Amino acid sequence: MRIGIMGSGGLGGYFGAKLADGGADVHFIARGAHLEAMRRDGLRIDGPSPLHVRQVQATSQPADVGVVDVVMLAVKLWDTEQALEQIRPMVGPDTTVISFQNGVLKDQYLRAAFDPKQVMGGVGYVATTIAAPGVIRQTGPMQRLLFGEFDGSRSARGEALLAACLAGGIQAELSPAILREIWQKYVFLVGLSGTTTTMRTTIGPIRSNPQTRAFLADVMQEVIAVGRAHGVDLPPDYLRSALERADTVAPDMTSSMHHDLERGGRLEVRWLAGGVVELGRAKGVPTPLNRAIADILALRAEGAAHA
Ligand SMILES: NC(=O)C1=CN([C@@H]2O[C@H](COP(=O)(O)OP(=O)(O)OC[C@H]3O[C@@H](n4cnc5c(N)ncnc54)[C@H](OP(=O)(O)O)[C@@H]3O)[C@@H](O)[C@H]2O)C=CC1
Ligand SMILES: CC(C)(CO)C(=O)C(=O)O
Repeated sequence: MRIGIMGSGGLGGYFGAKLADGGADVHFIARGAHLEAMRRDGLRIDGPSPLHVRQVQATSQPADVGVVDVVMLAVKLWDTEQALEQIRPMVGPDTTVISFQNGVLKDQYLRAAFDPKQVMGGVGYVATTIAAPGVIRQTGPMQRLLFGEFDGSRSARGEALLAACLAGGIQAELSPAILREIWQKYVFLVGLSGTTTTMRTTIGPIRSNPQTRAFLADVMQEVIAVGRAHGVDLPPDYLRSALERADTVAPDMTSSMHHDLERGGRLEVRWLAGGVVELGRAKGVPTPLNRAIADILALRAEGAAHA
């Protein structure tokens, strides 16, 4: 299976390396010092299950790759528009495009750019960041990819991607309810990213302190209310499940948005807590805590240099 990884950082680099390790024909789209290091030294994953793919196919030019079976979109949300233009040479009539980015609006952008039939839904669970050019660091053992057709069917293309993922040791699942999965991840992530980034710490202390734990729960509850108002069939006790997930991840785990804040980079807050505020407003659902998170982080949203 030919797979194009658009954006080879924490998410794309990690899962792309595992796919390549499992024998898939993976083409990484990267840029800058990270691209140079990948070409020179391959791609290394540090963490609980270290991996070094010594020779990777990496380029900044999707046209060099040509048409692939699957494009996995893994750039930060602010880079989406440009990335969707750049991947066009990799997308033929039979290519599937899947975004594993965070948030709930991403697939709208894909459907606007390509034939909606080419778009499958996806969710990625992993805590990774680019530690140095050519090196991805994973915190905690969690790693999971979910993907599926929006109509819930089990397609041949989904099965083929599943087989490639499993061959690489990815905990992958073909989901019959991918929209719900995308929202379930959104609930967890908005809670995790909103708390870890504003409180500037990892999930361990946040979930242990009764006051910050209650804040985390209330942030998640707002997202659940907004999702339900938009017709998403979230399970009745979903808050409990989301908190259980927060309780079982490694205590030193944090969000990719917190990593971005620490390194002075841009933040995805506009699509995370900010997205909840926007979607809540559209349905008249109050979201005061998510608004507070978006407001607190507003000065850093474009990066430390713009504060
Ligand atoms: N990391 C994680 O743990 C997880 C992240 N996510 C989500 O996945 C998405 C990606 O996040 P993450 O992997 O952390 O981000 P990273 O910044 O680590 O990786 C994105 C990479 O894509 C590169 N890139 C962006 N645009 C282009 C382009 N046009 N051509 C070539 N390379 C490009 C970036 O380069 P440059 O640095 O130069 O901008 C960067 O190396 C986000 O939506 C995030 O929320 C989801 C689950 C887990
Ligand atoms: C919550 C987490 C780590 C799970 O994959 C994530 O998606 C992120 O921080 O961006």
